[in-house]
Amino acid sequence: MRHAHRVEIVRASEAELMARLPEGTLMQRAAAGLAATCARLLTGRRGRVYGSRVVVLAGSGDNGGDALYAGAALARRGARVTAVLLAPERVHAGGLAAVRSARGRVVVERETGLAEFSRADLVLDGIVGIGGRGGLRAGARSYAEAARRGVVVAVDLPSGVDADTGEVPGAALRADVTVCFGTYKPGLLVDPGASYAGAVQLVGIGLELPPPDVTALQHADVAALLPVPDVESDKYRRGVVGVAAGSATYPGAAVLAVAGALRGGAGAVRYVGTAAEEVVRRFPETLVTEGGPHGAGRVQAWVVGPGGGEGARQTLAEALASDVPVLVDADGLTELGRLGPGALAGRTAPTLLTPHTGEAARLLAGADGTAPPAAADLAAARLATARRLAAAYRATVLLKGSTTVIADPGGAVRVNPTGTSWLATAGSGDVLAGLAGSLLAAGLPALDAASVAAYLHGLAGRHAAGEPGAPVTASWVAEALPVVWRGVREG
Ligand SMILES: NC(=O)C1=CN([C@@H]2O[C@H](COP(=O)(O)OP(=O)(O)OC[C@H]3O[C@@H](n4cnc5c(N)ncnc54)[C@H](OP(=O)(O)O)[C@@H]3O)[C@@H](O)[C@H]2O)[C@@H](O)CC1
Ligand SMILES: [K+]
Repeated sequence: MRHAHRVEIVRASEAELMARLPEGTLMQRAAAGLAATCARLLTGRRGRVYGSRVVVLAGSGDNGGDALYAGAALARRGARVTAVLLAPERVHAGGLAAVRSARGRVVVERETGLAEFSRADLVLDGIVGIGGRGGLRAGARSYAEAARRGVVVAVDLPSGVDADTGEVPGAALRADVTVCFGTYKPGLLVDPGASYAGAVQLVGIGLELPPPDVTALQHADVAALLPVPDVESDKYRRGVVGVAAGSATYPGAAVLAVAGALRGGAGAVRYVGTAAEEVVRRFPETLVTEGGPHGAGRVQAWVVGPGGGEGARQTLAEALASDVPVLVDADGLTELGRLGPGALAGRTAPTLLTPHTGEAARLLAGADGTAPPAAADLAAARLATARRLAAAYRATVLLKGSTTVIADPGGAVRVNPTGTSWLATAGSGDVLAGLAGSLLAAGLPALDAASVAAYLHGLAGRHAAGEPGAPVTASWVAEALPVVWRGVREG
């Protein structure tokens, strides 16, 4: 599991550790890890460190200090290092002295700096780290916009990315690799920030940290959570997931939600709705019941809303009246936005909401009676949006998008690392809803069901799209689920 901590927590842990160590120890640890990664990248690219061109962009804080010490280490191995000082009067003195004593070059003129930047084999972005506020300032911005030839390695965080939120309020440097210290920062795991970070490597510096603010599951975590039948299992013990989806206008949503549900680990899928004929034709293994969720027979979790059309309100009300977990998606969310959080007040079992940002805007408007916020603003502030919704509705929220974020009303937040933009395709959300509902029925808590579903769905999207990637359909994503499920279990 990847753990991320917000800046305030990192600072407190650093202060506590620094008080017990000789001055400069943490920066030396950070710089050594950073230099080792740079040396590996240069060796991979040019065969050796010796003779390579390295540019260090050094801002006015300790982030610049890390970069300068790492640059000095590379200079001692024969790299031709140029340190570009963005704020010469406030540069880290020790780091600068180290570069000078390793015979590195130091420049302060912007034009020279930009020319060096454009032809370097490797650039170290030490403009600003966790001390950054707002978008990059004028002097630094030109580096974000300049053409480049070599690898850009961000020190701790791509400059211009907000460490706590992943928001990018202005210009930011786009890195190929980010070397972060002590812990991941939430902004490295959540878009848009994550898309600036490239491959992220963690260098331990000995921090003792409290529980994380944000986590991201990895293969082993997901493998441990996947439901596996035992010899005693029958379909009811494995869980029956009820799918109330589809309408005369959207029968396909029912088929796709069932397609996801059949591959999510529940022992059976029970369908209620007007698309029974289409569902059974495609998946004869589906149990079909007349009427709505009320009186549909035994299920361990409901999925309501995909393609729900006109009947969505009644279906939602019947499912919410049950005492089993309920996943609300699509038209179900539109109805819930009209009803507001009060509609969930009487629930005794977990509720999982799976909005995209447009639906999230309507849910938020329903929660506080204001006009819906702009979906684009919510997309730029994904962590805050998911947290706000989870708190307002006292429900687990899976906010879909470039980085899917899952927030529990208790405060836990997970981000999904496996997405692909090819998944932005019609019906993809129906498959995800069915899959997550199936995992709920199999007994996973809502946070786990949602984050495992997002993980598998993202992997299935990548698998279906192939490498370097081609358009996928939601049906292919559903069909790829067993392959990625096996892949996760095999590690
Ligand atoms: N503490 C530790 O033990 C360890 C810390 N470590 C390292 O220290 C880093 C944190 O260092 P830090 O606290 O000095 O802040 P840092 O990120 O360099 O930025 C502050 C400077 O940037 C400026 N600035 C702000 N916003 C800006 C913008 N938008 N665009 C441009 N400039 C901007 C701001 O200027 P001011 O606002 O003061 O005018 C200020 O001068 C951390 O990320 C890690 O790399 C490691 O060595 C491990 C041990
Ligand atoms: K940086």
